[in-house]
Amino acid sequence: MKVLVLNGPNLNMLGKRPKEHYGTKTLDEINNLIKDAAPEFEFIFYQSNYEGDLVTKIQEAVINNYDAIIINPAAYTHTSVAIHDALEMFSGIKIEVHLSHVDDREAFRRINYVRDVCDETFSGKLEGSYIDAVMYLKNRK
Ligand SMILES: O=C1C[C@@](O)(C(=O)O)C[C@@H](O)[C@@H]1O
Repeated sequence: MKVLVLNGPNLNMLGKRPKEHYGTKTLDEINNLIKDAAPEFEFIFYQSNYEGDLVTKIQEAVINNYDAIIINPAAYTHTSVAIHDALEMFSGIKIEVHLSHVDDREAFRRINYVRDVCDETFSGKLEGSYIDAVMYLKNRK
């Protein structure tokens, strides 16, 4: 299974962000946990602070027929029609992930442009949300 793991703005700074929401692990540490959870999968890891870069990566997943996308769009979750539209094109499995409980925080974080084009959401379990996404893929395989 070929899986794109896409992370949006400021997630390259994990380890320095508020620990009560995002925990203490760096993005590299989380990516290693993901690899360890499913050594049989082929993961493509990508992080960007730019909306268009994330859209381009999703388009690559469409063109190259990847099997799944695990995406934490970070702040773009709450603003990006472009990421919504790109995900809509992808016919594989799409999983939205958040470290924090996005629905239990500020009202603006309850605005969500990606959920309705994803198959499943895991949030509020820190790095465990990503691992839950990998387990979901293992069970669907
Ligand atoms: O940067 C982020 C990270 C986040 O997606 C999370 O993983 O909890 C939640 C978003 O609201 C926030 O902008």
